Amino acid sequence: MPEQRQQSSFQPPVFGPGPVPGRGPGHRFSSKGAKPKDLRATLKRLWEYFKEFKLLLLGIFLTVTIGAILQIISPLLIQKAIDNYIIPRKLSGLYKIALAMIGIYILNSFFAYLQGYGMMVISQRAVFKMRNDLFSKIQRMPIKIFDTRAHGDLMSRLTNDIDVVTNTLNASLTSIFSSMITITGSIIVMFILSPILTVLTLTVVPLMFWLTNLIATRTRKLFSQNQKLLGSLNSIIEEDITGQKVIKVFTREAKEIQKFERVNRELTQVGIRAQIFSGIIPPLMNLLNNLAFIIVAASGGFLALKGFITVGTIASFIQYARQFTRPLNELANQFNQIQSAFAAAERVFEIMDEEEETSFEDEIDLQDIKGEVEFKNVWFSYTKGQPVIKNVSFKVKPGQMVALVGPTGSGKTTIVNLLSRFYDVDSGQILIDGIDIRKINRHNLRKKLGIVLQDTFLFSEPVKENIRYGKLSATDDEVILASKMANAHDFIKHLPHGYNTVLTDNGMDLSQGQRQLLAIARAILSDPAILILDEATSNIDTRTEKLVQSAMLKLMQGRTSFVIAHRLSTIRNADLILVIYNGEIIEQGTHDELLAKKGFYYNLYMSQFVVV
Ligand SMILES: Nc1ncnc2c1ncn2[C@@H]1O[C@H](COP(=O)(O)OP(=O)(O)OP(=O)(O)O)[C@@H](O)[C@H]1O
Repeated sequence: MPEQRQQSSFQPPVFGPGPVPGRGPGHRFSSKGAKPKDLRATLKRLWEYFKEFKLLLLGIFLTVTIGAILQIISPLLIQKAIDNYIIPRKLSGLYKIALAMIGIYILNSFFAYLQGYGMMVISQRAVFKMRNDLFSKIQRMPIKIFDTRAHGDLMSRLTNDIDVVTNTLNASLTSIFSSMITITGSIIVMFILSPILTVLTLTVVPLMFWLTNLIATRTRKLFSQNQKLLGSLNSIIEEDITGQKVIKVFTREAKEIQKFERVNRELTQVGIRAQIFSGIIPPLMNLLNNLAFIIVAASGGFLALKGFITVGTIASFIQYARQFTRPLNELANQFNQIQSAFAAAERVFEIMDEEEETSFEDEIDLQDIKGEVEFKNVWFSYTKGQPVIKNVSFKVKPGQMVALVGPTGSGKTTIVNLLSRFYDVDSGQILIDGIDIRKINRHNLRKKLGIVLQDTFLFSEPVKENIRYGKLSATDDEVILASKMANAHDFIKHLPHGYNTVLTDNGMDLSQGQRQLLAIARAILSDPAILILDEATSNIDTRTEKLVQSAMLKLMQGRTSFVIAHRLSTIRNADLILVIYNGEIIEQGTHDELLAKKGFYYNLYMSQFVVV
């Protein structure tokens, strides 16, 4: 039966590094250059994070207002100094004005320091809360969200996006507010001093807006292209680090370098162009400022000669013209940044709005359970309309061992996913001791389950803490006892620091068999009533395989166990074999019963038997 052999689960290992984090739809690394979709709603939600600091914010804005008013007043003092004291040569009054101006400048610097300090405290606290909220939200999200969202994208929202929000708000909020007051105040005072000069000074403003807009449109495009390319570069780096083994085995290093170089070169070119364009703005603004200066000086001089205004008014006007164009430039610059910050905030809130694992008030907490498991006409689909589990029914008595057998992609993992309530059934029921698992509190249910996967996840923590993960209150002695039962004690003893050896990224410095032994020790410690085991297919030497197998047998004793089975010995010993094909149970029974049937299982067994 060549066809079935090919599909059989008794298969050689598939070489590969496992799922690549960061794959999938919506892979974005930064939100710069993006526009917010619903500004009002985002503002409202952002306010939730800042509102507890409203008194502090009020204080900050008060100092900003006072600072801006002082800024508006100071050119008037210059006018007064020239007209009332310098021209009539009254030195004593000049000193007073000089002192007042020094006072204003010192006070302004002090206010600027206070504002910076206050905003820093507020934004750091807000980011702390936002990060915590997002992280705990991620813990509450159902597995299906992680299936559909790229891991890199989720990580980027937790780090980059939150940083963009707070950094920008920290830097821009006070500056925008102060710019607005300064601009309005300056225009008002300018009008009072000389309407004609004001109108003349303002003639540069449309020119300024037009030119800035012209350049900003170009640079915005270039910057967003830049961010996109940076995203591509990041994803190449991420994939290449995760997929190093595949790259090395297929000796595709040169190809990868070439791919990287291409994107890197493009990024550099776009980066240079973006910087060149945006670099035009400051000198251009300087030019326009000077133009305003010339206009004020020339026409002011003319008006003064004609006796319409005083020399002091010209001097203060020049100051106002400066004072008024600078915040205008700042506002233009900050507009883009603020937009990115709101877009980043929206990306954060989008995750916060994701659905959560639901729980109900009348949920049951299971105490001691016997471990009877029943699937009743269970249907399930990951994608609507495409069922992967079709009308599955079976019953397992407490303490029995069930082997799930079937070709790859037939639905074995999905069945155990449903039992763990990583996903809920579309229709039908899963019962534990006669109770529908949807009525059982999810945490409580999962506490009764022990899961040992082929490739278990280990944290970058000491070995003993990784085992203790199964029961946080376990003593060191209990950890060692569990390790001994799991046949893991011997290899742990020989690690550089024994039980205190800190594992590297996902325990990559251990063999797959050793990782599995740790997972078994962890499960032994958690003492679950129902076990879910995924037998290793590969990468385990015969000696370790024997250790794993005997540890698994010990673990299974007295517990209802579901084994995604790859070994004939396990399958033969199973109390019940479920043969799954295309989401359906096509045969069930014991090894002998199924062999006698001479059906699918018989053929699967024979093809395996022939090869072995
Ligand atoms: N998260 C998911 N989203 C959408 N479809 C999925 C998801 N996980 C699995 N599937 C699909 O569901 C079907 C059953 O997959 P499942 O992982 O249960 O098979 P399996 O029998 O455990 O396979 P294997 O022996 O290769 O581990 C497959 O067609 C698979 O493509």
